[in-house]
Formats: sequence, structure tokens, C-alpha cells
Amino acid sequence: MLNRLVIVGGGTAGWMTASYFKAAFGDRIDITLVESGNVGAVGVGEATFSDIRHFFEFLGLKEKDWMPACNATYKLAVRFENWREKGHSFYHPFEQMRSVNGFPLTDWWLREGPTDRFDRDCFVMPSIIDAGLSPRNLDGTLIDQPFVEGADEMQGLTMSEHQGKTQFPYAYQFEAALLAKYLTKYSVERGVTHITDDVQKVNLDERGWISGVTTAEHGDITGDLFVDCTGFRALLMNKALEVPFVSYADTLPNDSAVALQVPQDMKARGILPCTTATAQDAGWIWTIPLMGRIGTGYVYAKDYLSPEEAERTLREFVGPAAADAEANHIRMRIGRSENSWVNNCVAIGLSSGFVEPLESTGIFFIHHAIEQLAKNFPDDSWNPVQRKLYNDSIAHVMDGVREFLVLHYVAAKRDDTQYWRDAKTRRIPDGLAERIETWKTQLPDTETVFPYYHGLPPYSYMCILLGMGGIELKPSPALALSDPGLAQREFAAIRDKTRRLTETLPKAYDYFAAQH
Ligand SMILES: Cc1cc2nc3c(=O)[nH]c(=O)nc-3n(C[C@H](O)[C@H](O)[C@H](O)COP(=O)(O)OP(=O)(O)OC[C@H]3O[C@@H](n4cnc5c(N)ncnc54)[C@H](O)[C@@H]3O)c2cc1C
Ligand SMILES: N[C@@H](Cc1c[nH]c2cc(Cl)ccc12)C(=O)O
Repeated sequence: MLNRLVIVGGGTAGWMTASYFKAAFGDRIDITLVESGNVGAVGVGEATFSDIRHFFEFLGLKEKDWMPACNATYKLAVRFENWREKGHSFYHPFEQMRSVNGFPLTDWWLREGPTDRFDRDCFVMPSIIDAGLSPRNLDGTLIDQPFVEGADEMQGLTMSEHQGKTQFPYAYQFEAALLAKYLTKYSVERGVTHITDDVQKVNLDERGWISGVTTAEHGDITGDLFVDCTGFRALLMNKALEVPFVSYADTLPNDSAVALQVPQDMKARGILPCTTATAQDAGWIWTIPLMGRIGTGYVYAKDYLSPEEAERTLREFVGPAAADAEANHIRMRIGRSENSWVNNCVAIGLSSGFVEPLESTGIFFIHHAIEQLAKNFPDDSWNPVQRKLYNDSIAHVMDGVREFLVLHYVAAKRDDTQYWRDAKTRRIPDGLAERIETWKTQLPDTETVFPYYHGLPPYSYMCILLGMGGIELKPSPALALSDPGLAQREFAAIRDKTRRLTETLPKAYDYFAAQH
């Protein structure tokens, strides 16, 4: 029976994989995880999708179990600042799009929105975020969104089976290194063998399949299925098996980042419960509030900015609090492995692929890959159809997310530096130009976005198009003949609900302080 899993790498990807498969298969699977004591993990993946709650639920973990251990906070949206022009901001929130008479509320908004802020008019979340509030009351109850907690749990195991049915109102922000530590304990307690050692050599048999890995001090480790979680090094997949890497550099030029961890008195500062992406001359800066510190970093293209200039800009942006923080400079490999499962080796995490962290998709890719591997877990027959299903699904998710990210740059109105001007003329992925033409006439829907599951619903595309401001959009002609009364009532209902919630919800900081 095929049941010996060897995971190389102990970053977020390695430990999420180990803990998930222990939760899935218990003692029927034998898992060894080997991680280097010398090569560190990237450790800056801090913001997630809302779907990650399914991962924690699968492990049987509640928020109160893991959140305090990881200094975690809630993320209600991505806040984009200065992408349209300096001083402008908008939110991409975790909130389902309402529709009126079969048209999305944003379409009605294009026709006669109450204000010039589509996000505050069409969603409740933006005002809650501006007020620094928690989506849960101090007693733990969730705000009454068109989402019933627990109700979507029976719909299926994988994220793709949940999409479009409901929208959970928040995701998380946490210290990735602390999550890896938490999951190490979880995994080891459930029987995962943990080896700290350097893998020096990957051994292939005569067919080119991996027979084992040779470590510096623990000899050879053998197994049936090998999971490459070695980060950008991709030691098994790219180095040993020489699987080609498909670069996205021609469409997404940001290839570098510099990160700082800045200790802060969050009680005094307050928590804006979202991830902020602030556009800069040659990229953008993320700001992620955690309990006890903020995580921040400048993502940029080396062709336009030197690492020294990026660090200087980032330190100026953060201010005096950054003075003692050590800068972590990172080169990012943007793109994906041509295939992520080859022979008996599966790459998960940065070794499989990565796009810049603009929509916090790194951990989502890992979660998705794990779910797909569980669904297509092989037996001794190594049915190639399973590998194909898996590889197609990984490629679709990554290519779809790439397209969504490219849209951010094409749609951003800003054109004040060469970096932003070039963003309008750079090559874009096949199919996107045609889709953008369609969206100029009709806002994105399931029929007109990237045609495979990639984690992002059509309303996410609407938010980016409406917020970035560089592409002219028109309301559907049919709305000119339709009675706007219902839409106006919906806008008024959103205003009422926003008022009620902002008067009753606790501050985000107070909610987490009570949990800790
Ligand atoms: C700048 C930046 C910002 C990011 N922000 C986000 C975000 O906000 N949200 C999000 O979801 N994702 C984000 N990500 C992605 C996220 O960081 C990664 O997806 C996540 O950390 C997974 O990394 P990993 O485990 O694949 O690799 P790594 O963290 O690099 O881990 C690699 C592991 O392999 C081990 N290893 C390497 N070589 C050997 C060897 N020879 N022998 C033994 N072990 C070895 C290392 O010791 C380490 O344990 C970001 C990434 C970057 C670069
Ligand atoms: N399935 C994802 C998609 C998603 C829906 N809304 C948002 C908002 C943001 Cl900021 C990122 C991602 C998403 C999820 O529910 O997380």
C-alpha cells in the first residue's frame, strides 16, 4: 500500500501539508518531514483568503486554539491606496455582492450611485473597517451577513465546491513563523516524524523517480510520495527532476521585496482590520496589523528600483518605529512549475509557484494544492489521470490569479512614473484583453471571467475595475428602462445596516485583547 509520505521543507507549506494529511489519514499514513536547520523559511506570508478557515476546521482547530498563538488578527478586505491617484483609496472586501432585479448592485451604482465611493455604497464592510471594528461581538457572535456560520460546511470538502454559494466575511493575518511552529506541534503530537537536517542529494531510480533523499546526518530517507516544500529552491522538482519553470516575468515584473517587522503598541495605534496595499513609484507597500507588531514590505521591480532605494522608501513610509527593525531582502521567483506533480514528486508552496503577494494568494495556493492532492491521492497503480487532474487544477489556479493581478496594473489609473506607464503597454496574458473589452460593456460575471476555478469570484473583479479607475465602465443599457426604486432601497438598507453595526460592534483591538 502506498502510504509513506516524505516532505522536504518545514515552512508554511511543509507544515500545512504534514498536519493536513495527518488529520485526513491518521495512522494509516506514515509522514516524515525533514527541514534544514541552516536554510530559513521565507516567513513573511501573513495575510490569507477567508477560505483558510476550512483548513483549520479540517484540523479540528478553533480560532481560540490557534489565533492567540500566532498573534493573529482579522482581515476584512484589502485596502488599495493611491492606485488610482494619490489620496484615493478603496476596498476589496470579503462580502457577497448584492443584486437587484438580476443586476449586481455595482451596475446600479454605475447608473446612479449615491456617492462617488462604490465600495461604501455597495458593501457594509468598508465603513466597519474605517471605524477599526471587529466583525464579531465580544461574545463571539458574528455580524449578520448573508452568511450563516456553519451552513456551508456540508457542501463539500474543497474550496471550489464552496465558491459562489456564500461569502465568509473575513480572512486572517498572522505570523507565518508562529503558525509553522504551531502546526509542528500539532503534527508531531499526531505521529509525524520530524527530522532537522540538510537534504544534500535527491536519489533517482532508473525510471527517474525519486527513491530517497540523502541527509547530512540522518542518512537516506526513503518513501513512496515525496513532497517538495523547499521554497524558491525547488530542490526536488526543479533541481533533481529538472521540471521546467514557466516564468510570469513578462506580465508581472515585480521580482523583489524588502520586509520589516515593526513592533507597535497596537492598543494605542488601534487595528485597521485589513491588509493595506499602498502604491509607490515602482511597486507597492503592504501593511499588515498583527497583535504586537505590524508587518510591512515594499514589493518592487528591480528593473525600476534598487534594493537600497526600496528599503529607504519603506523606512520613510513606516517612520521612526522602523529604526531598529532589520530589513529582510527577498528575491521572488514569479511563475509556476510547468507541472507540479511529476512521477512520485509533488511540489507545494513556493517550489510549485508564486505570484507577488498583492492579493495574499501564497497560502491559498498551498491550501488548494493540499486539497487537490488529498482528493487525487494515488495508490500503487499511479494512475496518470490523477496526476493530470492535479496538474491542470494547479495550473488553472495560478494562471487565473496571475490574470487577476495583471488586471490591477492595467486598470490602475495612475501613470505618474515610468513604472506605471509601462504597466499599460506591457504584454498581458492571452484572453485578458478580450475579457477587458467585454467588461467595458458588462461588469464581470461567471460567464466572462477566467473560465476555470482560481479562487476569485466575479465580484472581486468588479471591485478592482471600479476601484482602480483607469478603465471606463458603463451601466447596462437595460437599467435606463428599469425602476431604480429597489436599488435605492438596497443602498439605503446598506446605510442603515452600516450605522447599526458601527454603533454596536467592538473595536478590533478590544476583541483580540479579550481573546488573548
Ligand atoms: C515577499 C513575500 C510576501 C508574501 N506574503 C504573503 C501573504 O501575505 N500571504 C500569503 O498567503 N502568502 C504570502 N507569501 C507567500 C508565503 O510566504 C509562502 O507561500 C509560504 O511562506 C510558503 O513558503 P514555503 O513553505 O513554500 O517555503 P519557505 O518558507 O521558503 O520554506 C522552505 C523550507 O525548505 C527548507 N529547505 C530548503 N532547502 C532545504 C534542504 N536542502 N534540506 C532541508 N530543508 C530545506 C527550509 O529550511 C524551509 O523550512 C509571501 C511571499 C513573499 C516572498
Ligand atoms: N474565495 C476567496 C475569494 C475572495 C472573495 N472575496 C475576497 C476578498 C479578498 Cl480581499 C480576497 C479574496 C476574496 C475567499 O473567500 O477568501
